[in-house]
Amino acid sequence: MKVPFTKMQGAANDFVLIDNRMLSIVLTPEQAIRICDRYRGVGAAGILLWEKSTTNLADWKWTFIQCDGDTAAMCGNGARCFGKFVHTNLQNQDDFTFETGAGIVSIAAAPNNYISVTLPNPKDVKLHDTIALSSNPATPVHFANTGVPHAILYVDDVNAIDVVSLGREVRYHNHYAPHGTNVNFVQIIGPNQLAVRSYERGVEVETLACGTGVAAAVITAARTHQFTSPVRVQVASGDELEITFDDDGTQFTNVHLIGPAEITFTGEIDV
Ligand SMILES: N[C@H](CCC[C@H](N)C(=O)O)C(=O)O
Repeated sequence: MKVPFTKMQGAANDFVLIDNRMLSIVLTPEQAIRICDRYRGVGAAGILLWEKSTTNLADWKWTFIQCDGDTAAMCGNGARCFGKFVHTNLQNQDDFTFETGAGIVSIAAAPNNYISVTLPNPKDVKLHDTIALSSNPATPVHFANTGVPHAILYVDDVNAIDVVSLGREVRYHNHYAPHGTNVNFVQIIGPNQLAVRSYERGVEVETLACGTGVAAAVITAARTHQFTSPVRVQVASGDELEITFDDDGTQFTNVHLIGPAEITFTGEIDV
């Protein structure tokens, strides 16, 4: 069957979007891997399927499949692309909610054509932990789940880090077994300003941006470096993402990820 798709990117984290409201496509892992393959397919970090909600608590639902063929609970940059995709198809849908594996997420239009995603409230926050890495038997690390799990390592210079080899060592560390973790290297570049490079689970390389990773970095910076909302974050693509949040000193709520989302091209795939 020929299926229309839209290729999108948010801060150069890229996705294939499919309107699956009527089609009811169920992609096998092999099909998803092939579609995401940058040489044999469309090429993307993952696939986002727009589906009907299964509850009356949300407007829509998505299925998010990463380029390794597995589903993941949440994706911040993908959520902004999803927001733009739904709005492009249904002009009245500027603001809406959708079901994800990490709960109901909401989308809102933001200034400059940007899109704001309200991420799930951070959970499992663990500060000042240590793990044994080959470079340092007691490497300081923080952790937060902002929809998906994120390890946070503060470094002096993100550009001096071998993100793939160090990231992979943390991602597969038995400290985070069995599900593993995404890994973010974080540099303080000014008051309420960070630079972040991310190794992503499921993609298994450095991606050019990771929205939930940026949010996890920011909330750890709120505790460890007295950061306050709003925080601006430079990512590997050169784009800047903004995080706003409420913080009562114990709990973070209303964590918003704000940034661009763009359609790059459309086409058809055989499914
Ligand atoms: N790129 C995503 C995260 C995808 C999640 C995934 N890599 C995992 O947890 O397995 C983001 O912008 O938030």
